[in-house]
Amino acid sequence: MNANTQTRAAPGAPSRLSPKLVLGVFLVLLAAAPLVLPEFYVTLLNYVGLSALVALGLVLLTGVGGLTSFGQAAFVGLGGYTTAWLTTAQDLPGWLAFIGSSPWFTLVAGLVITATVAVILGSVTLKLSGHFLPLGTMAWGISLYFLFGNMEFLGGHGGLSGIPPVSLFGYELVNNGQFYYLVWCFVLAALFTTRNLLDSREGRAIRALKGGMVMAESMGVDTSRARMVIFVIAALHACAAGWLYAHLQRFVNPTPFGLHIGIEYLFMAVVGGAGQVWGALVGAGVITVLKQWLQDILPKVFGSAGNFEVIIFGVMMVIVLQRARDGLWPLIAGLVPVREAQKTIDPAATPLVKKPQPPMGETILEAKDVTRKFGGLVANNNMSLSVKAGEILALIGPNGAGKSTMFNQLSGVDTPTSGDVLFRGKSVAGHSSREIAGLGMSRTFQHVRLLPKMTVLENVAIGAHRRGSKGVLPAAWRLDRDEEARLLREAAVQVERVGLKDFMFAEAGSLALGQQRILEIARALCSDPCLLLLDEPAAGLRLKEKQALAELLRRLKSEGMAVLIVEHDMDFVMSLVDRVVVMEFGEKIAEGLPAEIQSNPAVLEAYLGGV
Ligand SMILES: Nc1ncnc2c1ncn2[C@@H]1O[C@H](COP(=O)(O)OP(=O)(O)OP(=O)(O)O)[C@@H](O)[C@H]1O
Repeated sequence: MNANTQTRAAPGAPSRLSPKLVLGVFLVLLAAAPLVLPEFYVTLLNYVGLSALVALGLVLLTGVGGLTSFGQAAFVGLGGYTTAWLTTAQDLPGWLAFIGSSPWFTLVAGLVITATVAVILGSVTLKLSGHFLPLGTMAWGISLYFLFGNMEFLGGHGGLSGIPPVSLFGYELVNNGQFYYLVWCFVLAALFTTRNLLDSREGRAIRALKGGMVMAESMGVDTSRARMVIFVIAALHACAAGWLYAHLQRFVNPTPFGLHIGIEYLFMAVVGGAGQVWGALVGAGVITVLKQWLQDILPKVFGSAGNFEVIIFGVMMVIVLQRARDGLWPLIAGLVPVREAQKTIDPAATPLVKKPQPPMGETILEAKDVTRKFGGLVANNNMSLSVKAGEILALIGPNGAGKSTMFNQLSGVDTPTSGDVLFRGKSVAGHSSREIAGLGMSRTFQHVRLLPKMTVLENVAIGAHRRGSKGVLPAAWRLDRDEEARLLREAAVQVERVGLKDFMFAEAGSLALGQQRILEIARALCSDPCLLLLDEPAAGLRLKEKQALAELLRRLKSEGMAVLIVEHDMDFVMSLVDRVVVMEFGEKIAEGLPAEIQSNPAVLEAYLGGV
């Protein structure tokens, strides 16, 4: 890496405010609020804080991870009822009575119970895709609500009262002003840890979920685990809010834990801006304050009591979805010109360990009689091919010949109906793409699969996922910085290697299509592969970019990389590759050197149309 990329990206315009200054002002205002505001507003801010905790979980789950949940209120209920029951029940067995002796113990108990329930519910519902997942969350949201209302020991629909106050360092937090600081400490801790998590290896894996399972798994991300992680974290946020709620109200009943409140939490996340942690705060603030205000005003306007505010919320949601899909936060952020915090690349970070490359000429990949049938359609019929270290093989054929299907069989995205795929001598047919990625095969996609809002550097760093190991907790508390510096350094090296250095900190979505394809190659290289599968890498590239790409691939080949490319650009292919395999109607019709293929009558007839 040369000196120019060692430090920060270009700093923001000098007229912009420092993020630390803005955060400092926010914290001072937050701390001063209960000292200057009337009691009513302090109470309101307590409820804003509680809702923000739940909405923050939804930012992670829905906004970042793309998993919609209507059932978060039920997890709030779990937190609330756990502490309510344990701290008020009489005649509990000794160990339960011990837990119930302090709200702090019941908080831990609530978190453990919620995590357990979330894992059980998540293992059933998270497998669902599309609209089935939100429907699934509704189902268990309703079930838990009725469970709370029908359990006699939980007080039925009447609820439980007499919940003791929380004590902190010997002081009982009995009024709203005192409780305020506890609520907002929780909110700030949740904001801090969520932001940290998103800015880490685990966070990139979570964000990769939105790029599609196939891409994420091909980059070595365990998508089932990532989905479960955000589901449990969101549930724990909700549980903590429930615990706070119970000790603030000193009373619980099922009403605030029903499905309609779950929908309201989702409202908050979407209205505030589900993709941003600060969006949760904005959404919770806007909806809570508006609800209070509308509940006061609307009955007077309509002349009768009723939940008229829900109608306004519905209209508001439609307007936000139409006019401001990213929610209110980007609009608010636009009013305060804060300098963007830039990532730093530490050139002194220890380079990541590289796998030893196989010796030149070793057979890296071998497909043996691979057949893939889709019902009556045979997309690949007894396809065999092999690629060696230090060799570039092209797989060509007219549209619909079966090339992408073959790529999917080789990379573990799909399983052959019959035949075998050997990677470095080991059978990998039927293995997951994640596992195969770990062995040293990496790929790009015919239809580019990037995270457009993330920088080029971060997109490339997703490729290094399996080369790091730090999990959620170290990431949340910033104990992963050494490893993160190493991962980012590696990503920067790969960005430079493919010639995208000038775009290191640009949003991936702002790049031209050709550059996005190159970015995918950098991401694939970041996983330290010995075989690259490139699906139409030259599509959309200008002549100069194609020349640069060919130069890069030649360099990789000279370093011992095995490369298999699917490509329609014949000039590009014929001047670059060592051998060519030609497919038509799912079968191999020719194999040989480019010059042989160019003069092969069967190929000319079937594919090149006699050119
Ligand atoms: N999941 C699937 N289910 C049913 N048919 C499929 C599936 N995937 C591919 N096919 C069919 O298999 C055949 C081969 O498709 P494939 O995408 O592999 O061709 P290709 O050579 O990559 O084409 P192109 O160059 O246009 O990308 C096509 O007829 C396609 O419709």
